[in-house]
Amino acid sequence: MALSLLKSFLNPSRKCLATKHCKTLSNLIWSQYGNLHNPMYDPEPFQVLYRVISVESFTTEVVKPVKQDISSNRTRPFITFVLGGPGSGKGTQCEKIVETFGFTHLSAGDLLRKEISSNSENGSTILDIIKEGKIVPSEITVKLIQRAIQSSESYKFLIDGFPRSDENRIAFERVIGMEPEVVLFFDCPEEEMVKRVLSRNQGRVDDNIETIKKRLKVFAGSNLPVINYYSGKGKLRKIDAVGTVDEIFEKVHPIFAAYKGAAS
Ligand SMILES: Nc1ncnc2c1ncn2[C@@H]1O[C@H](COP(=O)(O)OP(=O)(O)OP(=O)(O)O)[C@@H](O)[C@H]1O
Ligand SMILES: Nc1ccn([C@H]2C[C@H](O)[C@@H](COP(=O)(O)O)O2)c(=O)n1
Ligand SMILES: [Mg+2]
Repeated sequence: MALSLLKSFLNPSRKCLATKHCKTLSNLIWSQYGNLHNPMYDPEPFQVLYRVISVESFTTEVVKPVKQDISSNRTRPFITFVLGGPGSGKGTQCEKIVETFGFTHLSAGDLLRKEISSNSENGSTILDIIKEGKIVPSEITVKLIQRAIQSSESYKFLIDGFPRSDENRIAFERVIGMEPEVVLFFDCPEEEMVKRVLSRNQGRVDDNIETIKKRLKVFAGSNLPVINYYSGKGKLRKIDAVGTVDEIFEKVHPIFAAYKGAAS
């Protein structure tokens, strides 16, 4: 049913699709094609598809190649979740992965901090939760991630610091309709994480010893179950996060190099 609707949208006789169709098309693609073939093996077609999702209206010239790509089952974003305790080095390693493999880095914490600084309606709620080292309701965080993915032209994403809980994970699956290909877990002793966070000096409201202790408890209670979940699914890549930044990246590199088409 959804497929025939999608095909009718892609009918070459249409000159242009209205915004409402574009939105429906976007939702359809995300919900119906979440289990398509891995685009990292052939990244080009997805770029075409993604352009279609991200514009408000478009012509059939842009649409045509998408139909071919959908029928050949090669269209969906490549999602990597990047997990680890506070200060384990997630953001630092994400920067290196972006430089080397051209991923788009979406840090859930950064998206939430942007919401605070833009004085959005949820800003003060988010700030209070972050100060307490707790987890922001999934509907807020997933919406921010969804918006960031949909407004990007990229097809490969590092989602850093998410999912922080089973609730986060389930909300992502429900709203985005996809699962990650790979989940990185930076495994770092608490003592080292505390040392790194306390010397970070980025003016974060949660980089103080009281909040760090709470964040470590939340990590053990809520994030470890997510890590175990992905381990059970064979998607987890656990990395010993002790050592220099370059030494750790040497362990990260082969994970992405294994995907043909990732390095550019
Ligand atoms: N391998 C490393 N050795 C020493 N310091 C590091 C290493 N990796 C990162 N750092 C430093 O530790 C601090 C925390 O790193 P980073 O911000 O990448 O952690 P994070 O996992 O993203 O933390 P958070 O969850 O709090 O955002 C930063 O100041 C960073 O420069
Ligand atoms: N999925 C998430 C990610 C982050 N937060 C909040 C709570 C964290 O302590 C804070 C900072 O995140 P970080 O930059 O350390 O990844 O942001 C959340 O509630 N849910
Ligand atoms: Mg970070």
